[in-house]
Amino acid sequence: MTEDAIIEAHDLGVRFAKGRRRNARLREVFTRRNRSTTAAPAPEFWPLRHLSFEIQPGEAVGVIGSNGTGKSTLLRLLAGVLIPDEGQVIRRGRVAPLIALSAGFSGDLTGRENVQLVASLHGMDRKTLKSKFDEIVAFAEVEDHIDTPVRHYSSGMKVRLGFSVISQLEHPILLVDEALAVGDKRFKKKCYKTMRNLLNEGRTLILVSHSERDLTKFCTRGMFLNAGELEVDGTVDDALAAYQLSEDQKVPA
Ligand SMILES: Nc1ncnc2c1ncn2[C@@H]1O[C@H](COP(=O)(O)OP(=O)(O)OP(=O)(O)O)[C@@H](O)[C@H]1O
Repeated sequence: MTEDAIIEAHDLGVRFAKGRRRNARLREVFTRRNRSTTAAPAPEFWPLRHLSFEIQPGEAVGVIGSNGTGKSTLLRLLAGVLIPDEGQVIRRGRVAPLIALSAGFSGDLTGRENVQLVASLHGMDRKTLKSKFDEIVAFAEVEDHIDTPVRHYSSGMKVRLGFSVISQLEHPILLVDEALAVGDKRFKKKCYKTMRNLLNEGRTLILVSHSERDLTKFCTRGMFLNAGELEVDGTVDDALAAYQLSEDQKVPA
């Protein structure tokens, strides 16, 4: 164990029930309350288990693996929005989650209100938000719609605004889940530039991506997740090669 690691994962594991969302919506908790006592328990599985690693401040780690191997689950564990069933995550710094960017917005609130809500939920104080607000709106290119309810936004507008707010947080840990894959080419370029600036400032990045280009562009270390286990923790090239090999083995000759 290194004392100055910004993230430590110790024998991390999470268990889900098959075919059932673990985070049931509040309404479902009430409407299914009585039924659940009679229903047979759903079979459980471990999308991730026995994961241990350390990440040092300023590292840029790319997480790679095929669909359903637990990459997003790992990010949610690192973000602290999912509690592990086994093991422990230690974070020595706050997290700016560039994950499911538009999901945090409330459709009935305007863009302005959503920015205020999301920024304050992530601990940005009023004064800082006031000074950054115009920049956030301009970066997202939603100046003309900032007082329109977000339910009228296109998915691209929501993602742009989400990226714009979260990337203005001054938290040292950045979690990114394919956020860069959305949006048009021009916006993607702006996101790349922001990410590069944040990395140059010394932020720590954990990036989940299927894009070899993004992984090699930003990351200095690669983790290959296979069937819920950390199979390779090395260079980006090592992780990509192991991923490629496992994909090739799946294709019938
Ligand atoms: N809340 C949940 N409840 C139950 N099962 C879940 C939940 N979230 C994810 N899963 C399941 O856990 C496994 C890992 O999912 P996860 O989204 O972490 O994979 P991933 O590697 O990010 O996949 P992709 O590349 O397709 O985004 C999958 O089988 C998924 O269906």
